[in-house]
Amino acid sequence: MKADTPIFEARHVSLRFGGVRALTDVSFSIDKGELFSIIGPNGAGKTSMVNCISGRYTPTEGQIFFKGQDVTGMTPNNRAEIGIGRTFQNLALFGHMTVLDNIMVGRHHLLKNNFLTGALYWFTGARTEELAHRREIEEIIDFLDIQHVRKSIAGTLSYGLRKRVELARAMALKPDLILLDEPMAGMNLEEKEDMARYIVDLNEEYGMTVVMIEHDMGVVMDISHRIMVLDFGKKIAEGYPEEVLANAHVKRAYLGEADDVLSDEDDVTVTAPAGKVA
Ligand SMILES: Nc1ncnc2c1ncn2[C@@H]1O[C@H](COP(=O)(O)OP(=O)(O)OP(=O)(O)O)[C@@H](O)[C@H]1O
Repeated sequence: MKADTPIFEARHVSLRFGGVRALTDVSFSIDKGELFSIIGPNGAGKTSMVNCISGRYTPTEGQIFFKGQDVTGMTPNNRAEIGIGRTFQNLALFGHMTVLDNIMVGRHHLLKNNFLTGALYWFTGARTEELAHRREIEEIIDFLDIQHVRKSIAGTLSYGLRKRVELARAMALKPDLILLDEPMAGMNLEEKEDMARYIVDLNEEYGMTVVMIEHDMGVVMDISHRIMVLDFGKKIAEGYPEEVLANAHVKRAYLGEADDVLSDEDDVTVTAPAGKVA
């Protein structure tokens, strides 16, 4: 990958479900190290776009590039192997398993040793590899302050903690790009503040590029480097937080101002609505 190649690029992506146009001709790119948010009212196409990035959906038209490679037809598992990780809007943890086991799930693709070399555990690199592997997991557990629940059954934890465990599991796959689907949904203010700090830190300390869908505009404006706004499946704005906040199309889509009240030249300041906007 050339130094100036964006880590991710969507080119003219459209997605249809029968007669429903979930996405129409959406193009954008993300540079390595960015914290990029996708916002928009309910049904705008945010989750559809994230699913096109993760490989869960294949665009009806257009292409998806990751690290300069065309991954449009690639499965989610193969995308995970080349560095695309994700969390889900609704929790997807194994409720009956411990926190630690939940975090370990899916890590096998990072292990070089297979079951044959595993049989020679003490004589091959398998043991060293497993120790390194556990050290990495413990680092993530420390980073997210979930040491005290590492042996707890995931289903018994508070919602905020479960969201953190889900983030730990996604981080454990060591993705270069991590997709966060409504990481603050259902959280109280304190939990949101904690989560926002973890997201900023995983971006800065772990160097992960972040793509986030989030309805809490306060958080989005606070922590995003750049923002793309979707409305009815189309991109209506993209830019730095202050640009997006001042964009008349965005105000209209979110706040429903009449066209004659605002024009693109208006410099009316809009206070970011608190909580879920749509
Ligand atoms: N699997 C599907 N089958 C049919 N229609 C779908 C499917 N997934 C999404 N859609 C439709 O595509 C459009 C975009 O939905 P999407 O879930 O991507 O929006 P969203 O911005 O994530 O919404 P929300 O904020 O409510 O999660 C909607 O009209 C939705 O009903």
